[in-house]
Amino acid sequence: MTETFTPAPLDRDAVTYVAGHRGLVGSAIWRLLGEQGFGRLVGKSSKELDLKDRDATFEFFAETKPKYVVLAAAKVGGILANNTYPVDFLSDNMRMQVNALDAALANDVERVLFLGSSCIYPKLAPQPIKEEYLLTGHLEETNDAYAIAKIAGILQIQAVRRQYGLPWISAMPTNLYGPGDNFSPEGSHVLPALIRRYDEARRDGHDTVTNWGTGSPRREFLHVNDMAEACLHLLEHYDGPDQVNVGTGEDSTIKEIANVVADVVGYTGQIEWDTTKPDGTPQKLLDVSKLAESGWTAGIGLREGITSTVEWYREHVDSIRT
Ligand SMILES: NC(=O)C1=CN([C@@H]2O[C@H](COP(=O)(O)OP(=O)(O)OC[C@H]3O[C@@H](n4cnc5c(N)ncnc54)[C@H](OP(=O)(O)O)[C@@H]3O)[C@@H](O)[C@H]2O)C=CC1
Ligand SMILES: C[C@H]1O[C@H](OP(=O)(O)OP(=O)(O)OC[C@H]2O[C@@H](n3cnc4c(=O)[nH]c(N)nc43)[C@H](O)[C@@H]2O)[C@@H](O)[C@@H](O)C1=O
Repeated sequence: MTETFTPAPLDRDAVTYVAGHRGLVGSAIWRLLGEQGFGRLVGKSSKELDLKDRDATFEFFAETKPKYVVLAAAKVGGILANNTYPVDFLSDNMRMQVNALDAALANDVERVLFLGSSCIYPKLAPQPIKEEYLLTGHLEETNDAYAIAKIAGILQIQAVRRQYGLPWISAMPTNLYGPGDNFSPEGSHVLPALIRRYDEARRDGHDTVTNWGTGSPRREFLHVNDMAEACLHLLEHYDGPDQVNVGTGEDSTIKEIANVVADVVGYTGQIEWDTTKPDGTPQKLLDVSKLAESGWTAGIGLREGITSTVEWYREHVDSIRT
């Protein structure tokens, strides 16, 4: 990685704002930073601080004066939610990130980590997808609105670097999963959807489940605890304008993933496919060599990660987000 640097170690006693600290990614980062001795973590629920509210956001930054910010607050959803509510995914995300990044700049935040998503890359990008493929082709239609918001976020980080010389950075994770995920049948991503569908079918004795699409698209999945580790690693070791891909470097078809989930959950019935539901992009596999060269690779295997997520789901089934 050309822009690797050795910054001053992060100050564990500095105020660190994790935006979205109750979500899948934010909660994992919060846990990790806590374990790593960050003693002044700040988090606000969306009810306490709506980042779409510019005045409230500026007021919060002026009062709190964070030194570091991880921006893991966003409107997030699976393929159907993205396809059904493009206005919300564009407008809410643009407003949240512009407000948070403007307020961070106005309040001299030293380090910002902005989180985007692998859907920013062209729908038919060569695989595995390198960082430099950004803006080289058309986006996948089911999530173009969300992707444009995320691309604007990357550009804002780059613009702040260029205009103000601040060492702010962006990371682009692949599809994530793990404890604290959204298990809503309509709104979630595929892994939590499959875990819930198969576990309910097993529990209720159903002999058929129906998944979405054809099952042929290929996706790469990263456990959120690995994602949190990668975020801290980048904050400590990376300073460059290019977004950095975060993934495992391995992908599978949705059918293969569905079979692993069925096996782990103990579901033995039929699996059908509803091809009226969208497939999305045919393949999304990140080239993670930049991150690997900087010294970080994923540690949690897919089956191991799915197994612990199923355990988490069963323990929290009465309080999960639906
Ligand atoms: N999940 C995935 O597979 C992937 C996620 N990412 C990226 O990671 C980041 C986090 O995603 P993830 O953790 O999955 O999402 P979640 O939906 O799990 O969490 C989103 C968080 O954002 C907060 N939030 C939403 N709206 C607002 C608002 N108006 N004001 C303040 N906070 C708000 C929520 O707060 P509250 O709970 O209080 O409402 C919640 O904590 C996003 O940038 C996403 O693009 C990237 C690739 C894949
Ligand atoms: C992270 C990423 O997430 C989204 O893009 P996606 O990668 O297509 O993610 P997904 O997890 O929703 O679907 C993956 C595949 O799985 C199939 N599939 C089968 N059965 C279910 C199912 O029950 N639910 C869902 N959601 N998908 C299913 C589905 O048809 C598709 O082929 C965007 O929000 C995008 O903006 C983004 O950033």
